[in-house]
Parts: sequence; structure tokens; C-alpha cells
Amino acid sequence: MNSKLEEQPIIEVQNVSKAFGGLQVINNCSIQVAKGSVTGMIGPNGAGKSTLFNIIAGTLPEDSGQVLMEGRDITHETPDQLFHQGLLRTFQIAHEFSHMTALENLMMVPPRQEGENLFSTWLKPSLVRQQEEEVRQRALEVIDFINLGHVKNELAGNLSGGQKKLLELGRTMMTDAKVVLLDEIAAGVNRTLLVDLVKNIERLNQEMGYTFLVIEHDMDMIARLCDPVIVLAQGEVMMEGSIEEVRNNPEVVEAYFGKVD
Ligand SMILES: Nc1ncnc2c1ncn2[C@@H]1O[C@H](COP(=O)(O)OP(=O)(O)OP(=O)(O)O)[C@@H](O)[C@H]1O
Repeated sequence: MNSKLEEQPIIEVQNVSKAFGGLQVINNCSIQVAKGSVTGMIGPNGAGKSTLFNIIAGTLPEDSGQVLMEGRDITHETPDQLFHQGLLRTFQIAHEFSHMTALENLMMVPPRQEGENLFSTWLKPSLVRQQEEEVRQRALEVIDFINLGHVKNELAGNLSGGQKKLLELGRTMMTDAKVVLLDEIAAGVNRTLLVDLVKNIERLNQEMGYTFLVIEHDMDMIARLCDPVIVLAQGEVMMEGSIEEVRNNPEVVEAYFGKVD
């Protein structure tokens, strides 16, 4: 495990349960996400991964249990409150944003906190204009970072599926995120752009200290990015370990492929 990881987990899920009607989807589940890690979450269809994500992200209420961020109870906070604390998840570019350019999509992300003012206000005609310019500069840096500079003036709706995913990741960079939840970001992305996506996640993790919790069906992506990997099955943690440990665990293989006699 990475030596820079600190002891207190950045996210702790403690004994969380959730049922839909009679279906117990999350069953007294506890996980920890180490600060500075790229933690993977895998599991068969219907295991409860997205449900757990939604509970962490504040978009779905739990039936019982707690979610902590840096030791503080965030169980009942709204996505907006969590955003301001640096916990965010990627969303598909919404329909209304598809008519804006890639650059404008980045500029639309509200600032999480006041940016540093490099120039004193009297240098600019108005504070608003100065702030707009700062946001624009930041958006230009981000769009270069994610290698979409060549399509910055293209409408977001015209970007390829993979480029949209990169743009989603870019939107998290417009704020100073601490923890980013990625829900199946590799789905529908071609291999070339997937390499870009992986590189960007690695750079955000290593250079900017982002922690990631990643739900992914793409095992190549999990293998390249994630340590540790948490395996969820029927709303419970089946195991946690390195990708090698996970791949070599007969219980995990059975959960995915059924019992092989
Ligand atoms: N809003 C809901 N109402 C009723 N049942 C739901 C709801 N959301 C999820 N479920 C059910 O809860 C179970 C877990 O779903 P969830 O989406 O969390 O699984 P998952 O592990 O993310 O699956 P997948 O890998 O297929 O996306 C499924 O049986 C699903 O049908």
C-alpha cells in the first residue's frame, strides 16, 4: 500500500443497511476508504454497489448505519453540502449542458471555495469580470490536463462517449475535490480514451491528492488503477484485497460465474 496513505480513513461506512420494499439490498455493510487511495468496488450485477454509492453521495437515505468523512458524521448531509466539503461524484453531462461547449461546461461548475486572487481587484474593471476570467483560466488549464483542448469549443453533445467521460472528470477538477466517486466511468469508452482516463485519474490521485472510490465492471481498469479492491455481493463485503488476491479467491469467482464443479 502507498506509504503516503494516512491512518484515518477519509470515508468510513459503518453498518449501513438499506432495503427496497422487502429486498435487503445493503446488509449491515462497513467499508473504509483510505485517504490517498484509489479504492475499487466490484461485484456481480445487483450486488448493491450503486445503492451504497448513492448513500455515500447523499442522494439516497440509508435505513440504518452511518457514513463518516474524515471522522465526521455526514450521513444526513445533502449532495450540495457534501460538494462543499470536497466529496463529489461524476454525473453524465446533463441534456441541458449538451448545448454548451466543452469549455463552458467546465466553467459552469460552481466554485467550492473562493479562488486565490492573483491580482488585486483594482487591476480589473470589476470583481465579477475578474472572477469570470479566473474561472476561464482554470477551465483552460483543466481542458488541457484532460487532453480535450482541441475540442474545447465543440458542443458537449457532439463529443464522443469517451470524451464526455473525460469532461465529467474535468468537471470534478474545477473544484478542489478531496474524494471523487466514479460510477462505471469506463462504460462505452474506447480503449484509447480509456488510457487517457486512467492516466488522468492517476495524475489527480498522485499530483493533486484526490482519493477515488471507483465502481467498475471493466476489470482491466480496476487492475490498472485500484488498490485495494472491495468485493460486494448481496449487499455485504465479501472480501477486500489487492486485485491479485481478489482474482485468486474462489468465492469471488463463484459469485461472478456461479459454482464450477
Ligand atoms: N430505487 C430502487 N427501488 C427498488 N429496487 C431498487 C432500487 N434501486 C436499486 N434497486 C435494487 O437493488 C438491487 C441492487 O441494485 P444496485 O443498482 O445497487 O446494484 P449494483 O451492484 O450497482 O448493480 P449493477 O452492477 O448491475 O449496476 C437490485 O436488485 C436493484 O433492482
